[in-house]
Amino acid sequence: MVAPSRIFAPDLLAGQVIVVSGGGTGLGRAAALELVALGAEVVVCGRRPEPLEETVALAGERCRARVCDIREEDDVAAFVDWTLEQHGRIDTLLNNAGGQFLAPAESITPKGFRTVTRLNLDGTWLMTHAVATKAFIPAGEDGRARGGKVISVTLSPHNGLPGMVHSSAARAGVETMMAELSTEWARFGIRCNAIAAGQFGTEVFMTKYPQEMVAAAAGQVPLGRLGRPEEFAWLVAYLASPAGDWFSGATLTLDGGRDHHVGPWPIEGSRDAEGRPLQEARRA
Ligand SMILES: CCCCCCC/C=C/C(=O)SCCNC(=O)CCNC(=O)[C@H](O)C(C)(C)COP(=O)(O)OP(=O)(O)OC[C@H]1O[C@@H](n2cnc3c(N)ncnc32)[C@H](O)[C@@H]1OP(=O)(O)O
Ligand SMILES: NC(=O)C1=CN([C@@H]2O[C@H](COP(=O)(O)OP(=O)(O)OC[C@H]3O[C@@H](n4cnc5c(N)ncnc54)[C@H](OP(=O)(O)O)[C@@H]3O)[C@@H](O)[C@H]2O)C=CC1
Repeated sequence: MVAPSRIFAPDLLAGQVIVVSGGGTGLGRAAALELVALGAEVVVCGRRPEPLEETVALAGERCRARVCDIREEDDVAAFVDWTLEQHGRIDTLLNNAGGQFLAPAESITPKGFRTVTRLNLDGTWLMTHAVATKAFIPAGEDGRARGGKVISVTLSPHNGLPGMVHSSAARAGVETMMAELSTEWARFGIRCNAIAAGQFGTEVFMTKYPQEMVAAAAGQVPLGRLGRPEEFAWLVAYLASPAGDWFSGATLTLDGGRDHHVGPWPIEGSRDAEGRPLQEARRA
């Protein structure tokens, strides 16, 4: 049995059907567990069955899973069709599946660049388009488009992460995609937003990258720590709930202030003997 939410009322999302891509691990799993705790029916997907099965085991009977590679059009279509067969509707799509490798721009090959943009930009588009055309745009019983919400994970800082030119470019594309669709698909009652995630201490984040960089990451966050997966999950739940109904076309940056960080503060050479930032003297 999944733990109750620490923030929201237990029936906040009762009756909703929510798809979470990449729901077998990290941020996606945290979101899936919180959404189930709030009464939603959740469907998770990813490439590997084992992590998905673990999420289902943790979440309980209101969570189902199916393997789907978001880069493959046929896979995506079959996944969305299956979800609709199981539940008859989809209310919210969380585009969380994604990732990249860290490498200097000059050493990224055309294939490497394509690999990352195909996953983060094309994959997000395929999922968004399939869910919108199969679940959100078709008319409901009242003859009107059913509508729905798309929440897509992107990346902070927005001025780009060195070593991640492919992902920085792809995530900028996703944010613009959400903004554009918030206008174009408003006529169907579809809300599209992005969550620009700062650095969260998920298992993959902690183990995939060079350890010196992982160790330094919290020091680049003005609030002085990495994000916690449940903090991401709470924002997803909020946006999926009626409280999120007037958000559309927004990028919500969730990063402890990292987007505005230009280096350590106080910077080297501008601290007093106690390490405090220097201050100019008042005019006499
Ligand atoms: C602390 C410092 C970093 C701060 C960053 C914080 C911001 C972001 C954090 C996170 O996102 S944490 C979560 C990350 N999670 C993931 O990345 C999960 C998904 N990732 C993957 O599946 C892979 O990493 C992938 C490379 C994105 C895709 O895997 P796939 O199996 O499709 O590709 P490959 O066959 O492995 O590679 C294809 C192609 O890509 C190039 N390439 C891959 N790895 C590297 C590398 N390490 N260096 C350079 N190039 C790489 C290469 O061209 C590969 O083709 P071949 O050379 O193998 O023919
Ligand atoms: N943690 C962090 O600090 C940050 C994370 N992000 C982004 O947030 C998201 C979640 O990150 P996090 O939980 O840390 O990382 P994880 O690597 O744990 O999550 C990525 C998930 O995406 C799934 N996935 C990857 N490729 C595909 C694919 N082609 N089709 C379907 N599913 C796929 C993976 O499952 P499988 O391998 O089984 O397919 C995995 O469950 C990612 O998009 C990440 O890049 C953004 C900023 C910072």
